[in-house]
Amino acid sequence: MKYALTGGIGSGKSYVCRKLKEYGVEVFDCDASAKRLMRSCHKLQEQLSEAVGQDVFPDGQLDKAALAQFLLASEENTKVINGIVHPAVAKDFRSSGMQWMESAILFEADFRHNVDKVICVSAPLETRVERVMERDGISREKALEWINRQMSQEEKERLSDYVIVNDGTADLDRQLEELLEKIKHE
Ligand SMILES: CC(C)(COP(=O)(O)OP(=O)(O)OC[C@H]1O[C@@H](n2cnc3c(N)ncnc32)[C@H](O)[C@@H]1O)[C@@H](O)C(=O)NCCC(=O)NCCS
Ligand SMILES: Nc1ncnc2c1ncn2[C@@H]1O[C@H](COP(=O)(O)OP(=O)(O)OP(=O)(O)O)[C@@H](O)[C@H]1O
Repeated sequence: MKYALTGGIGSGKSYVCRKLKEYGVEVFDCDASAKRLMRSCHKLQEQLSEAVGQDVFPDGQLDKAALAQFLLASEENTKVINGIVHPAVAKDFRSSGMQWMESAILFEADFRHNVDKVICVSAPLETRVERVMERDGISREKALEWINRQMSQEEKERLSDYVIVNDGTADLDRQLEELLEKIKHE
C-alpha cells in the first residue's frame, strides 16, 4: 500500500513527517524532489526558462523568487509550471520505491493515482497563516496568496481517507499511533 500526506501550506505536513520518522516511517518529499530536479535536469530547466523567461536560471541557479513571482501571478501560470514540474516529480516518486509521499498539492498535481490512501493534515486558517509568516518571514498577504492558490482545506479533507488535526493542541502522537494501527489492518 502507498500513502500520501497532504494539506495546505502551513498545515504542518513536514512537522508530521518528522514525527512519523520517529515511528520508523520515511516519507518522500515532493517539494525537495521538485527542487532537486530543477537543479539537475537540463530538460526541465530549458522548459522552465522558455515558460518563465531566462531570468529564472541566472548563471544556472534557480531563482526561487522569480519562479514564485511567476507562479503566483495567475492561475494560468501556476498550471504552466505544474505541467512542467509535476510529471517529473511523479516519476521520481515511482522510481524511489518509497511507500509514503508528502505533497501540499496532491490533488491539484494529479498525484492521487500514485497512492492508495490519503491522509490530510489540517489546522485552522489563522494558525496556518501565522506559521507560514513566521517560518518564511513573509507578510500575511503573501501567505494568503499561497493559500488561495491551493485547493481549500475543506475540499482536501473531503477527498482524503484520514484527517490529522495539527492545531497545536490536539495530541499528535495519539493520532499518529491510531492511524498507523488502523492502516496496519487495511
Ligand atoms: C516557487 C518555489 C521555488 C518556492 O520555493 P520555497 O523554497 O520558497 O518554498 P517551498 O518550495 O518550500 O514551497 C512552500 C509551499 O508553497 C506551496 N507551493 C509550492 N509550489 C506550489 C504550487 N505549484 N502550487 C501551489 N502551492 C505551491 C506548497 O505549500 C509548498 O510546500 C517552489 O515552491 C517551487 O519550485 N514550486 C514549483 C514546483 C512545485 O510545484 N512544487 C510543489 C511540489 S511538486
Ligand atoms: N504542532 C505543531 N507545533 C508547533 N509548531 C508546529 C506544529 N506544526 C507545524 N509547526 C510549525 O509550523 C511551521 C509550518 O509547518 P510545516 O513546515 O510542517 O508546514 P507544511 O504543511 O509542511 O507547509 P508547506 O506546504 O509549506 O510545506 C513550521 O515552522 C513548523 O515547525
